[in-house]
Amino acid sequence: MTQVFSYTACRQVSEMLFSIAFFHVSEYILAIIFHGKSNVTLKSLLISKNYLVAMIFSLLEYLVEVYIFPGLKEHWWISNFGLAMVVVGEVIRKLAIITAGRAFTHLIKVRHEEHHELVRHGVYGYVRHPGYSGFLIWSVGTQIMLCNPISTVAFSLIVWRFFSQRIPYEEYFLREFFGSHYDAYAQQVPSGIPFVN
Ligand SMILES: C[S@@+](CC[C@H](N)C(=O)[O-])C[C@H]1O[C@@H](n2cnc3c(N)ncnc32)[C@H](O)[C@@H]1O
Repeated sequence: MTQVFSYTACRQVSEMLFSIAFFHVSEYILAIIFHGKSNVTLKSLLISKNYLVAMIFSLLEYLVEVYIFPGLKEHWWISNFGLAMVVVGEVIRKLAIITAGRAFTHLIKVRHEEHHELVRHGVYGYVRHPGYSGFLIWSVGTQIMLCNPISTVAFSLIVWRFFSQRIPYEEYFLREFFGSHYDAYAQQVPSGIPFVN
């Protein structure tokens, strides 16, 4: 049982809890800044049932492995690489939110609003979906940081699948809103999610 309360476990679990808390609280605060308090609900914390199940599963995987195979968690270069991914993913996602401003809504817009303009500058000049690239890097990074082999693979596949289905749906409406401007943008700039055109 001592392994569970070791320096390694305390540090890795603290990093994980801090990363999660920072991610969700900052999403909520930025939503209030760009959309106004009256337009933001607790849904902007982005905590869904599936997400909670995934995070609880990953913490259970961690606790089981740190108890049975404590050596697995001592690969600090892997854990620190995961921490770097968490920081890089968080920065990319927040740059996307700040760059898109009011255009960045947590729910996909299906009607064109007057103020909604196509954003192509800043991080959107490098990839079309920097918010999703950032989240993919962040979420997989949390599992590499915990040296969780099962959740690293599971998070990669599940988050990739989620965005590979969401992007065509989101872009269907972006093409309706911006027509040939969006087509030209999509031809010049990659999606930012591997194997998604
Ligand atoms: C959760 S945000 C994600 C934005 C983008 N997919 C990303 O990953 O950074 C979804 C909203 O952003 C809007 N959006 C996505 N790309 C956009 C762009 N290049 N310019 C303006 N609005 C965009 C969509 O209409 C949608 O309502």
